Amino acid sequence: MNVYEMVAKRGDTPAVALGFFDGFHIGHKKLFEVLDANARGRKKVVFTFKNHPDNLLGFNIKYILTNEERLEFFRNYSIDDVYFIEFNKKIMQMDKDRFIEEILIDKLNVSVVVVGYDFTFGYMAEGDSKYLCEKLHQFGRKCIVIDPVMYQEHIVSSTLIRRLILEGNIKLANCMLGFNFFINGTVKRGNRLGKKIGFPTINIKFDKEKIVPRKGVYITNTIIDDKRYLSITNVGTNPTVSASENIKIETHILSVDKNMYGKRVKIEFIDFVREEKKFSNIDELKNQIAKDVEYVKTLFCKANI
Ligand SMILES: Cc1cc2nc3c(=O)[nH]c(=O)nc-3n(C[C@H](O)[C@H](O)[C@H](O)COP(=O)(O)O)c2cc1C
Ligand SMILES: Nc1ncnc2c1ncn2[C@@H]1O[C@H](COP(=O)(O)OP(=O)(O)OP(=O)(O)O)[C@@H](O)[C@H]1O
Repeated sequence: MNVYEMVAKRGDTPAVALGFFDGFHIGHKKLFEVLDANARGRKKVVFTFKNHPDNLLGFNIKYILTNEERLEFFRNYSIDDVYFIEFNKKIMQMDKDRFIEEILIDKLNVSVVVVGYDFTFGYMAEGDSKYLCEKLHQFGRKCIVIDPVMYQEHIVSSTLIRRLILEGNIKLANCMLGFNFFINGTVKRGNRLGKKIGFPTINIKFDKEKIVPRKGVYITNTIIDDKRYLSITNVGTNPTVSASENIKIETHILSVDKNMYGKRVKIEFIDFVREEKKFSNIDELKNQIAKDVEYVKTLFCKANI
């Protein structure tokens, strides 16, 4: 897969998907299946941005997927080329017709464009999917709009999934993602208190752009060296033992205790167990963690019957 940071004139007539695609949720997957079905031997191309447009407007959105992870999803869907463009003031002010004529027609020379029902583009988001298709048809190009993909009564969207993750509603977020929400990172050194109280943890150094679930304890899978382990993860500030406001992610892997410093890990979040609490002493914390571990083991066994 080629990744371009600028758009140059193409010599072919590709099939193009438009959107940001944070999370690569079940709505996005549907769109990529339609792109695949309509490419008919043409190159499959994504036009997207490196940074979320809302962040240029000062929103500070944290991402479900880092840029590398988003690109990996495109790669897995056998996309040939990605235009990974920086969303800046110049792009923001581009008029909707200029986007169609200069980018889609003159440069990309699209044969077919696939977008979702709520796609907007151009200065002040003045263009929508209906307008895009009308214009593309005038140029003799195909344009396909995907109907909203739902999960139960909800229209699936990146915004909704981010909200669910921030609320700790991981189960519902995962249903909409179609995979377990994960955080990748490297194992860094903690204070080693975990080992002393009988529950050693790996401390995860993660990308600051990544969205972090609500503070609390979660059932997780930990993937290290291509092996998957059942684990339990605390997201929070460890108020019982620390006064720092920094959010940490710490994972106790059930039945494994070996040195993992420096290793790459993937923590997949499965379900919320309880809120993080400030205990009056370390013994109380230790007793609660023991209960948490028992709870996770029981749940896991039930799910496997
Ligand atoms: C399953 C689990 C639950 C935890 N729950 C809490 C909690 O409710 N409150 C808290 O202050 N710390 C909690 N912690 C964090 C512990 O304080 C932390 O793991 C311990 O201090 C060891 O940290 P260290 O690895 O940096 O030494 C939890 C840790 C785990 C693994
Ligand atoms: N549930 C859905 N069903 C069909 N198409 C969708 C759905 N969600 C997004 N799309 C389409 O996928 C493309 C990428 O959309 P985008 O990155 O804006 O995702 P989003 O989930 O709509 O995000 P946001 O919550 O920020 O609006 C767009 O063309 C959009 O219309």
